[in-house]
Amino acid sequence: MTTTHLPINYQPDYIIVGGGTAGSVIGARLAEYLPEKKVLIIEAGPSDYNDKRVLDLKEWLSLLGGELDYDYPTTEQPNGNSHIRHSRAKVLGGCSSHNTLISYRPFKRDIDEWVSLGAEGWDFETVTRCLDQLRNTIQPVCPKRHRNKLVQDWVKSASRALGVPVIEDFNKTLRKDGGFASGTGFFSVSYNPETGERSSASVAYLHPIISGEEHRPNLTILVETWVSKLNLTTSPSGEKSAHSITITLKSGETRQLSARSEIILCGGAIDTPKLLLHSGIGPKADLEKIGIPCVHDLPGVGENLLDHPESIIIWELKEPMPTETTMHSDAGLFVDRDGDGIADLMFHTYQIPFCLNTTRLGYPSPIDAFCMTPNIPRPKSRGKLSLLSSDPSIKPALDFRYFTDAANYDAQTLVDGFKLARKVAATEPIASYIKQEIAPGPAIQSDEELSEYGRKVAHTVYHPAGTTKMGGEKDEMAVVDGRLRVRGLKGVRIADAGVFPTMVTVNPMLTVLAIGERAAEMVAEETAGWRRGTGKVLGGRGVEVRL
Ligand SMILES: Cc1cc2nc3c(=O)[nH]c(=O)nc-3n(C[C@H](O)[C@H](O)[C@H](O)COP(=O)(O)OP(=O)(O)OC[C@H]3O[C@@H](n4cnc5c(N)ncnc54)[C@H](O)[C@@H]3O)c2cc1C
Repeated sequence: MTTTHLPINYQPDYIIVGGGTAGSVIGARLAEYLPEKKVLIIEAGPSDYNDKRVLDLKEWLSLLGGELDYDYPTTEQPNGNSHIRHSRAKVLGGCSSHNTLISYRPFKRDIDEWVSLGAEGWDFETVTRCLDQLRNTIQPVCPKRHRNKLVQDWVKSASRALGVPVIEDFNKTLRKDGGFASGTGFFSVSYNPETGERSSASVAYLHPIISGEEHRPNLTILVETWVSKLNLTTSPSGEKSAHSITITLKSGETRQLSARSEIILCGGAIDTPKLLLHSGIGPKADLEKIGIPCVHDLPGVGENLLDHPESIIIWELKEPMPTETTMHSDAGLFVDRDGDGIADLMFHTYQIPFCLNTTRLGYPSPIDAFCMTPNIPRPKSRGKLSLLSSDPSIKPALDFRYFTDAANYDAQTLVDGFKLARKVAATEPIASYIKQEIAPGPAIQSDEELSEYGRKVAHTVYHPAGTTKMGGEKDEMAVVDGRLRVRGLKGVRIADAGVFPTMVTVNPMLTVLAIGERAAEMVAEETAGWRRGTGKVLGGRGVEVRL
């Protein structure tokens, strides 16, 4: 079912550029919804089917920086850490094939904000329906197999120290209440608790097709093929459309391929704007500066670069960490500092010594360690992605402008986080496990010192988003409209993390999967004869449910 060859006269109805998190959903759903239409997914990386390196969730760290990673650097960050590398997966399933699969439904407030910014049609009810349709197996970390005693005790200490409730199933709470102010507990994770294998976008949506369990002869998955250009045509009346792309197959052969109906770009928040810019679609002045002729002036491409930065506090343990775990980051904590009813500070735990950035500054690396990571759920700083050259082999410049917001909100969030983390660590039962604080260390106490340390060792949790944002007609920086159509171009949509108008409060993967679900519906809705609710939708856990 996956292939590296394409018959010369093959013409699909729909081309999906990128078989990643959203792309896998869209490909599988379109093939299901429109059995008469030919659907083609083009993925730059290889298939993940039967690839144990990818499928074993616990091994995620070994994939970073390796052959399946685009591994993007960041530009100099005067207020932050210039050494951050942004992992982006080059494999079927995209980042859902090498991430940690922590799974949160977005908060209602996040989605309401999108609507208020012009994302028409993305009301919370619609997004909730799409989330309910997800086929991934999502559940809290398995109590029997993967919750260790130390992390269970940390949850108790976090709850006691900060007076926050223990939440058994974050997604149940989010489904019921649309958000929460504070809480701690084990994460929900998209995985198979029996085998520890991923329930990535490709596992949940494409593997049943690849294995033949689901019959979709109208879907072709072309792997190890790079899409280098989106080709525009202009009609005599001046209408621009994009129905063709330039591809390079695994064999090295380059050719043009056109879609009868449309092209859906799902390359992710870095590679989709990169492809647009190399195709001459983006801010005119920027493109001309590097010698790319601008064929469609779209000032928002690459702007509004968002992320969830976080920092780290590391303790040495008296004893080795117990071994039960899903992927070494099993639990978290949310705090509402300003008391407005919605969490504004988050922590992941790391059950391994995550010392990458602290050792660079001379801190020791303990063998037995536990970490908390103050994370900024709704950061205020905004960055920009741009090209450095017209040469496509040169990686784009990712300037996240970390910690540059005028009110110093982002840096202060880290400072507040360190203080709360120390409170948790001083509270039993976790206090008894701890030998000493390694980084920043007890000598670092003032807000200024904590801020300086926190920003220098800050890392990313790999959530870039927003670079082709969705918005209303009046927002000239919007790249797509509420139906995900690229502004001013016919025949092309974008559906990936790039369309986020603002960052969601939580880890974004479920929101990206929901975008995939909704995008497939939108495309099908515009096809004669298809109406939502008339067919069956394969719902959660592969069970057939009738809408
Ligand atoms: C290490 C890591 C850990 C993370 N942990 C979590 C987590 O625990 N929870 C969470 O919610 N989120 C997490 N995230 C973020 C989350 O995985 C991403 O936000 C999400 O998967 C992005 O999905 P996407 O569809 O936008 O892009 P991707 O999943 O990146 O898909 C893009 C696909 O397009 C392909 N592609 C790109 N350009 C081209 C081209 N020109 N031609 C052909 N193919 C192309 C790529 O190879 C890739 O497969 C993590 C991310 C990383 C990297």
